[in-house]
Amino acid sequence: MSQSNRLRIAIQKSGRLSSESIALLKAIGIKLQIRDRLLIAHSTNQPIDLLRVRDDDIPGLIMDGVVDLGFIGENELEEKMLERRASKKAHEFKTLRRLDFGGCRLSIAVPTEFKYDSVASLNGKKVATTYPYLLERFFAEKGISAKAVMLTGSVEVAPRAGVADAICDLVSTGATLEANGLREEDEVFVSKAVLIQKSEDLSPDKQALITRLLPRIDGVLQAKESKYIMLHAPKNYLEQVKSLLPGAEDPTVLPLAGINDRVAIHVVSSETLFWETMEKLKALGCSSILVLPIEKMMG
Ligand SMILES: Nc1ncnc2c1ncn2[C@@H]1O[C@H](COP(=O)(O)OP(=O)(O)OP(=O)(O)O)[C@@H](O)[C@H]1O
Ligand SMILES: O=P(O)(O)OC[C@H]1O[C@H](OP(=O)(O)OP(=O)(O)O)[C@H](O)[C@@H]1O
Ligand SMILES: [Mg+2]
Repeated sequence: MSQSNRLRIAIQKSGRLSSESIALLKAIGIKLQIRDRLLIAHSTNQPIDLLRVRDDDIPGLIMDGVVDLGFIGENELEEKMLERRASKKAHEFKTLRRLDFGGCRLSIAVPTEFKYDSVASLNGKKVATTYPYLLERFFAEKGISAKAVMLTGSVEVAPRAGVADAICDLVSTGATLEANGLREEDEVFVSKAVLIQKSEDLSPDKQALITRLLPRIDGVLQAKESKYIMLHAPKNYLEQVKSLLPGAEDPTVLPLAGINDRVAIHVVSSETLFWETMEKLKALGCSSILVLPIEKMMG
């Protein structure tokens, strides 16, 4: 591929999505050298360039066709899509994969002393948010007439600062809300990080590269959810043991050298093995129970 035909991927420069986006690219075999001050990183083993930008800019870069792929939170993506649609700008994109990081929710929260029965309690109130389009869509769906006040950061201080009566912001553990004397009430949007592609067709070379990388992403995601379980079990209790192993339709059963009444069982499980199940296996006479992480998988 020529230099101009290198696949361009936008990732957040620094923030909640950066390290996991880079980790995923590395896990699928893309060699990268990220230097903090460099905003473009070239892969040394694939025709891929990374553009390191603010996450707010990623949806627009994709929708304007400036980059080919991007890692972005669905909250930011949907907000920018609504905003661009309203101002009649290009707002198309393709979602390639929903990923396993950046999980959060956009929620309405009120000061602890605020009497909130339902979202109707916000009628006539001001709500501070970085996501006015998502919030206004939610209000329209619920038939609420409240005003969204746009703030680009520190949304949690808005009620105390007298800027708004309530807020609508991202929540994960709830610690930030609690620290600011706020109570979560209604969920407006649930989000995860996604990998998106621009909607125009790519060159056959670029498309072929993406088609080769997507099964690797699936393999990494699947491997993270799976465990390799090994144990020794008494032959007499084989069926009981199998029924205790989660998601284990086809375990491999192997003989143990010099031991006739016991076998080794190996199984790839889509779930982890909980301590309670391990205790039950032990009670059935199982031993050497090992639960191992899996690095990569391919069907
Ligand atoms: N507490 C959280 N837990 C998990 N994911 C989160 C959390 N907060 C935000 N996210 C997700 O990560 C994305 C980026 O969040 P971050 O706080 O790093 O953005 P930012 O401050 O807008 O950064 P930037 O400087 O790039 O504009 C959010 O849009 C959301 O999808
Ligand atoms: O429910 P919690 O687990 O407390 O997380 C929620 C906080 O996380 C995000 O901010 P972040 O920490 O990324 O900082 P930022 O506001 O500077 O972007 C978000 O904007 C909330 O403020
Ligand atoms: Mg941002």
